[in-house]
Amino acid sequence: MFSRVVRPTLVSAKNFSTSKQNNYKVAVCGASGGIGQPLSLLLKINPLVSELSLYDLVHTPGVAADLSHIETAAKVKGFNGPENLKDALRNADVIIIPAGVPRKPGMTRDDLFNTNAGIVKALATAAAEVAPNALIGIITNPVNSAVPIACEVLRKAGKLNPKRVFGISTLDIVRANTFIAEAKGLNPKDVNVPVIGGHSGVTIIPLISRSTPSVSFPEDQLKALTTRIQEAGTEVVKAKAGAGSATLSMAYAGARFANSLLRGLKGESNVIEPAYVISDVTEASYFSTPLVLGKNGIEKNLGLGTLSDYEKELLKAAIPELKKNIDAGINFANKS
Ligand SMILES: NC(=O)C1=CN([C@@H]2O[C@H](COP(=O)(O)OP(=O)(O)OC[C@H]3O[C@@H](n4cnc5c(N)ncnc54)[C@H](O)[C@@H]3O)[C@@H](O)[C@H]2O)C=CC1
Ligand SMILES: O=C([O-])CC(=O)C(=O)O
Repeated sequence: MFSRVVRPTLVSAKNFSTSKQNNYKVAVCGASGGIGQPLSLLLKINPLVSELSLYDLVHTPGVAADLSHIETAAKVKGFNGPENLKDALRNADVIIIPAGVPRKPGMTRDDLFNTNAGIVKALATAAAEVAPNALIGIITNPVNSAVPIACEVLRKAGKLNPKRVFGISTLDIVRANTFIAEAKGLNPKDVNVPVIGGHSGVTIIPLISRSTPSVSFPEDQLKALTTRIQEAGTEVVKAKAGAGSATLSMAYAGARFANSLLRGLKGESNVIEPAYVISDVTEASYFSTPLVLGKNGIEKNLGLGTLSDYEKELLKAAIPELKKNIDAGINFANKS
């Protein structure tokens, strides 16, 4: 169900680079960071990108100069510092935001709120002014609160289009596909596991009952796999031992999601990706479910679908935590 166009693009970037469809401006905010740099590399070799605008507080001239030597059509420009933010975002078709601090061992994603909430607010404020029609994909944690912050900022500016703002939860799907494939001895490229809910701990709800190909596990293994998918970010934080959180796998996931947004913009049919968006599917006002992406962002929310009894329990546990995270984001945006 979920397309993996990024990987074939990687191996044949040069051949694709003269495609007529190289006509989208993509901006990356936080482009010099652990995620930002490899994500910008993957976007530079995406044939749908004609202009790559790299924004950060530091180092963008160097990152842009480096990437600009790659033999693909996308023109790369670096924008350093808040005084250049609006120029970076102006008329962007897609804005991807991996700006902000990552976790260290012992921290939760919510512990990042105090630092990252203000960063997301500033970026959304600029986007509202100079790129009101952009599709915005937010990577910054805590995603569960960061997306409501961005949406409230846009709403207050009169620029909110709920079909155009996304929390990028793709890494949860990428991990679920990988872990289920490992457990069953399958090639990960053939496995698709929907993951719904939010992007932290119990709010991450893998729908292993809806995996394609269909798989089944004894109860203890199903629970262990579910917990591993929910805690996979922490697995990386621990392994990096103070040097940050997932960057390379997130860059892959962010590039996959951005590619899906661009394919939707281009008018490709049947582009489906889950993402964390304004939603009326559950009691939580933001929720990730599979979405059909198109020229205007979300064409259709495919909803929850059928859940197993175990997945219904996971959903029940997720909702109160999600609501708390969403309220924190909305309150921050409205009081500051
Ligand atoms: N959604 C997801 O699945 C995932 C989310 N993340 C989150 O992504 C964020 C970034 O992680 P890393 O790249 O590892 O961190 P990093 O520290 O390596 O890079 C962050 C970059 O953001 C820049 N930055 C800080 N304030 C900024 C501002 N006001 N405007 C523009 N840029 C600014 C920094 O200069 C730095 O270059 C973190 O919040 C992390 O928790 C990480 C992995 C997965
Ligand atoms: O765990 C973290 O802090 C980073 C993240 O969101 C992930 O890897 O899923």
